[in-house]
Amino acid sequence: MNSITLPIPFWKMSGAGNDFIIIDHRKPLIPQERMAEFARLVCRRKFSVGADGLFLIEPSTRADFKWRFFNADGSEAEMCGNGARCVARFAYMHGIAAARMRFETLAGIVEATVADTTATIKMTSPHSFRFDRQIEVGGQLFMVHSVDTGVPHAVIFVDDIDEVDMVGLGRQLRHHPVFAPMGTNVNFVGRTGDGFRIRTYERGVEDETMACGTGVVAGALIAAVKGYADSPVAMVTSGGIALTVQFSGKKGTDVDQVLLKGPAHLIYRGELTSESLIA
Ligand SMILES: N[C@H](CCC[C@H](N)C(=O)O)C(=O)O
Repeated sequence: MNSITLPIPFWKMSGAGNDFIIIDHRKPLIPQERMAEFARLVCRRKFSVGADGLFLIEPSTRADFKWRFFNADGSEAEMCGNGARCVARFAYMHGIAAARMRFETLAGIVEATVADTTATIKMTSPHSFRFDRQIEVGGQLFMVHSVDTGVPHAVIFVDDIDEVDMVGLGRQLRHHPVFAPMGTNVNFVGRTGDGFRIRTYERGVEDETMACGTGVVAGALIAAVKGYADSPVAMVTSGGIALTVQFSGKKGTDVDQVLLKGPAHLIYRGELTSESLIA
């Protein structure tokens, strides 16, 4: 099989605790047919760098650049809200794009604005809203809403978010036949005195992550349609960091200009070696 050119410089970044490996791949280093395997190997915690996902930054004829995004399990996904903020700051700091930029994803063109260690993302248009589907898992009935905010999301409002069995319920809902064949990310949203908390079981990480940007957008838009919130909506994620969603247009499913704002932190720079890939 074609070889991988090593060592490979990378940045390790964190968007509210959702962490990523980002590589400037404008000169090809990893053969296309080995990208998924490469992503799975470098995203392993303890055995390699460890991350929720991998971004490869590539040239684009339609925007400032294009990304290839892989979840930790090697599955390629269309969009990632926290990753978009990290990639935007990476591109800006590498001189690949100006502070205001446009980049190509499998979900469409995403616009971003970087400001120091934060970034604001203009999300792709949300679609496929579904409301009030009663789904039984684990002997419990849940009222499930869903929307695609670049990737598919289920949203469930709960009374006590700390009581949710994230792995047990999250896994069953993520694989539920209702969401076949692509599956879904699963978000539990709790309403607190002064706002919202959200916990996400992420497709492709197959676990709860510290934050999920597209999940926060899903939770905020559905809360608005249900009349629980107005723009701007702040949601505190599992890692304790709040992400903010702004949207314009009539309250409801035909919003436009959906903006996600939050941190994009550079944790460290490194070099991937052959030992990063030892299976
Ligand atoms: N794991 C998700 C993609 C990343 C979503 C999340 N990390 C975000 O910040 O939006 C999926 O395969 O649907």
